[in-house]
Amino acid sequence: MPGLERSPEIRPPEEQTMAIVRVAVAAPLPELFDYRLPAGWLDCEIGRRVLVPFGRGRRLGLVVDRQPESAVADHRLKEIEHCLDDGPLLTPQDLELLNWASAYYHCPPGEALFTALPARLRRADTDFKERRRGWRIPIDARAVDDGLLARAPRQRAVWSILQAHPEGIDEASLREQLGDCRAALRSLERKGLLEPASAEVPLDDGSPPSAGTPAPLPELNAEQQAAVDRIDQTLGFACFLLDGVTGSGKTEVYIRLILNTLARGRQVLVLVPEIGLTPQLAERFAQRIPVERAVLHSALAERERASSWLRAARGSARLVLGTRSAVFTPLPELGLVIVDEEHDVSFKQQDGFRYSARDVAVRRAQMTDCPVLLGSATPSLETLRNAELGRYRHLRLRQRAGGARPPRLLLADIRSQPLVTGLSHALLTRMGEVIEAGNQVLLFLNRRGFSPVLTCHDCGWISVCRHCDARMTLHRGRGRLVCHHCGDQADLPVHCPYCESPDLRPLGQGTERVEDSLRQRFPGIPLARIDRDSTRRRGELERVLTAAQAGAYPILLGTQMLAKGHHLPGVTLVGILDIDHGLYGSDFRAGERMAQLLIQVAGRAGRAELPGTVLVQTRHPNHPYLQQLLRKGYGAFAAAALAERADAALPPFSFQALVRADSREEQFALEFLERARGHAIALAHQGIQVWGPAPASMERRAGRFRAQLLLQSPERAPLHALIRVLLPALRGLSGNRRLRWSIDVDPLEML
Ligand SMILES: Nc1ncnc2c1ncn2[C@@H]1O[C@H](COP(=O)(O)OP(=O)(O)OP(=O)(O)O)[C@@H](O)[C@H]1O
Ligand SMILES: [Zn+2]
Repeated sequence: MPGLERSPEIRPPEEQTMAIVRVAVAAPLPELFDYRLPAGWLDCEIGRRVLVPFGRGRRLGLVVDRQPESAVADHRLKEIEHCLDDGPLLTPQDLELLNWASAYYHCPPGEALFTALPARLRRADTDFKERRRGWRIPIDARAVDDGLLARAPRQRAVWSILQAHPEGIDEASLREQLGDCRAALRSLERKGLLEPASAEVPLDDGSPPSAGTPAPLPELNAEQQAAVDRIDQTLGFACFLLDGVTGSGKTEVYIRLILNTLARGRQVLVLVPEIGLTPQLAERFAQRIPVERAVLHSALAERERASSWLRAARGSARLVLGTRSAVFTPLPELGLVIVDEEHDVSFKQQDGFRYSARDVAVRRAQMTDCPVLLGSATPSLETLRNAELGRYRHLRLRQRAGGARPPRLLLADIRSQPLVTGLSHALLTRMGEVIEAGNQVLLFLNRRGFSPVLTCHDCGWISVCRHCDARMTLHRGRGRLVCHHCGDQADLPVHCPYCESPDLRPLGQGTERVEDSLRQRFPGIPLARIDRDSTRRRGELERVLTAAQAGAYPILLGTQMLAKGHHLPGVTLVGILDIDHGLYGSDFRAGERMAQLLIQVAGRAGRAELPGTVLVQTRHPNHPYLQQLLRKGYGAFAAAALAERADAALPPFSFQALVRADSREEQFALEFLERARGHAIALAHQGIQVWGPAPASMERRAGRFRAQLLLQSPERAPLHALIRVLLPALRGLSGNRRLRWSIDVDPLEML
């Protein structure tokens, strides 16, 4: 090997055996690449980032293995250009998990690895340091007497800090210490007493959240205590399902387990489905858990996220709370994993590296040999099935905590009833009573915007999207038509674009329209609308929720953002405006989703001393799903739904993977999938079913025609064996550059 011959004297003999590093390059390529260590290098450890020559350019990569030699011919082997980190970013255990996930989800290793890193570390130009705007005292001013500043105390404060930092200090740190000091800085600069400098700041030195003030813990009830005991007694890996009705105090159980795990010197990872849930939970943890915490979600600034990640990886943050991608955070002393609202589909990434954070969490706990807890009031059918099979241990909390009573569910049959923007007389009357009594109402409508379509009353024109098989939603506040599928926007037309009639009318209602109507109906009553449009501004959701929790709004109106996990003690009435589309969805999981959403929204009612009522408006009051949920609850519904899935051999009684394809030209995606089908049938063992290809239910989206091919198997292993041989064949097929395709293992959404 030429690399070795050039510098034989530098390397000790045992190091000479590892001259080749295998690199996962940050690109969606299925293979790993071999590189040579440059002459004179002793090592480049597994888990470090490297810069490597690649094609005509260079790329960032991560060292995943070292080997004595390579199968690649010597003259074709290139050398690593740079090794970026002082030490490994990922440990062999972290890599083992990512390798497993990359193999299980059939995602290229480089793509999986770099998805798991915070964005800051996906770029080559950072080395855990950041250059920031800063200041220092010019050399010729260093001898100046600060008596000069006797009459300017702020300037003097700045000056004395700067004197202690001749190398310069960054402005943000100055402001942290002194508050806003921009004016003082400007004056000092004018006097020639300081000059701009750039300062280097280590990335993981973000101020950690302060330790909590351990507030008194409420005494656990018998069921909660039993759950804590069962989990605490576990040595090593076990997966628990904490199946607790809404308001049963699951979070209290988490807190107790977290404290116990921390006391044993281990770290804890808590996953939540939504960014919106992190501030509330973070706040609850902050009050009760006196330890350094790190929060990780996509709304954080890149710097904060990298800082959280590094503090977790270095072991200084003991408790990590985050959304989906936090499941890959390195935690050297991990002792417990908690997945809250485990049924939530947000745990599944829907593009690129299509992993389920819940399932990866279970696998991670198994690899780490520690317990994992999946919590929900409405467990997914997959998880319930695993509990039934004894793979997961089923723990139940049947009662609401602290004496709160379960909410009363009522159906309001709205067939042939007059509705005011979708609200029945029965609902409006009850709302009036609740507001009168000084309590809160929560209205749930899972549709944002003013109305889902604008139509011409004269010719019947409707506002369709140019790029999708979909209608454009009317957003009156913004004065725009917006497609919720591709994001395309248009000005609100004044005349019908077809017949020029001025009589354009909104059809149906979204949250914006219901808000308008309620403000007229209940003038002067504070109302908060909570959906993606109303909470666009950073910190807005948190602000509204905190105020809502304190009772500031008698009326809360929102989409599913409002449905999940929030504790709103003043809510005594929940109105569910439109659940019917969930009863007849085309996806086989539509019923399960509807039931989960209904029970979760309903669970916001009556969580404190006051009893709660839930009014579900429907045109199908006799629908068996609704009847079952109302009379017997989620458990009975889930048992019946599982029996149906068993009959139909659908998941969790079988395993699926979906090959999706899309193209600008209508035929390419289908043609590709036709050929994929041929390969799949030729390669598959008996028992594997190949369905399709079929166009997606919304065939055209963002200008692309979409179709899919479904692979299904009664066993997991043969399905994965098939995918392993199928993928190389598909890569060979997709010569057409304008075609995009992907594989989705354990798909949650059939599009
Ligand atoms: N043992 C207890 N004694 C008194 N109050 C309790 C107890 N456990 C929990 N609570 C209180 O009950 C309320 C609901 O608890 P929590 O939010 O933990 O429920 P949850 O099961 O997580 O709810 P959900 O699934 O609906 O989000 C909280 O105000 C909590 O402080
Ligand atoms: Zn569109």
